[in-house]
Amino acid sequence: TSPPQQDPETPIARFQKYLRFNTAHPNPNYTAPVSFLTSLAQSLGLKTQTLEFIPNKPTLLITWQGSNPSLPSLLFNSHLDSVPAEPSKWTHPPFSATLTPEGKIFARGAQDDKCIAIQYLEAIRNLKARNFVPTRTLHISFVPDEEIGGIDGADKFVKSKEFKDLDVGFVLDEGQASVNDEFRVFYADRSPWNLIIKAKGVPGHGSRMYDNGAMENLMDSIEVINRFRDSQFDIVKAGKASNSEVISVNPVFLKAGIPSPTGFVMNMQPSEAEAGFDLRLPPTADPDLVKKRIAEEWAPAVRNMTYEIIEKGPLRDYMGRPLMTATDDSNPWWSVFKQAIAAAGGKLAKPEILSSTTDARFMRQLGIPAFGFSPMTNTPILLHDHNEFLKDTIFLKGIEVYEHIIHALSSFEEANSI
Ligand code: MET
Ligand SMILES: [Zn+2]
Ligand SMILES: [Zn+2]
Repeated sequence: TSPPQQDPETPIARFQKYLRFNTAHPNPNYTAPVSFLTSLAQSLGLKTQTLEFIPNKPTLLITWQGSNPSLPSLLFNSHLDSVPAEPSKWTHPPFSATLTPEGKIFARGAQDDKCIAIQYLEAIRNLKARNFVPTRTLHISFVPDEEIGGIDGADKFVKSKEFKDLDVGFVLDEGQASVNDEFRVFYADRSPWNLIIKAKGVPGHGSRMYDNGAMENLMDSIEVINRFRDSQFDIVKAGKASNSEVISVNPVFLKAGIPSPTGFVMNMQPSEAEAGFDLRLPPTADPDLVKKRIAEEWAPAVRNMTYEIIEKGPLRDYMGRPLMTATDDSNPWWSVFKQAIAAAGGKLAKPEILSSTTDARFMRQLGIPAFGFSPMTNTPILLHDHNEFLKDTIFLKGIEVYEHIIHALSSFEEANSI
């Protein structure tokens, strides 16, 4: 006997369908999910437009026209792509979107960030069913390549004429799950740098002890970097700052050794070795001081080290200010957002800096206020982890939360000039 068929015409079924597209890097399928979302939006009577700033990297833009299009619009963003998954380490295949009897939906992207994509559209569906008409226009963007830095995605989009023409006044983008019953909201991200350090050194017989080998030089650097990592982590452990308020530096690859058909040559010391690090800088950090530290302590030329820093996106806005959205009276959107969460029966945690990074930084760079928000309370934080899941009840509650948010933000008329 076959398992009972699920009704395909439910928000959960639509979420599962979206989760089943394999959008993992390095070869994300963008075509199929974009056509799925396009049909979904069109079935709701929304305008759709596919922009392609880079071939085969589509940005889908969906528009719900407001009754007063002269007001700056709202933009709700999400990314189409996902990080890879290791299927053998999962209890359910990562692109199966298996719904368990406890209501857990397992999929890569369930939290990051395919939930919000469908929730945006389901919220619009419900508001339309109640004949709600927004005053401000609401745009929804689905962008490619967020997980690899957004250079061919959100960065191109925000710098386009099409984006300028949207006259965006306020942005919502993805956030992160909350382990308790408070919704989390993020007013800034940490900025990512990729750091690659390379050591050169004296090659030689594997049996010899000598100074200035490439491995020794690299390992000395790793020790220095690790001490800095500990100093930052100690601040967090002592409760003096949160994870996202310090500089993180984590090794992500090591590359060295002389390959042989069976692995590595074991009796030769290599002349080159390298290591890669994921670095995240809070908006309060001074990037020049970090660069100085890298040059003088982490990869000094005196130890035969070279380095490369790949800055993944902006650190400052067009006025030279750190990329932070105000969460006080200077930002009228803040109180509207807060009230919407309260109207949805939700509690809001103290606004935070996100410890990871989102496309919102590209919008903040233009001076547009942007919050990170994914309505997932009482949910373990599983983004980029094995067995990522979201509970059906949490997903459905999120739709309701967005109904309140869209209702409040799109009806808000005072912030005319922003
Ligand atoms: C490297 S840009 C950001 C990619 C991803 N969202 C992360 O935080 O890791
Ligand atoms: Zn994400
Ligand atoms: Zn991610």
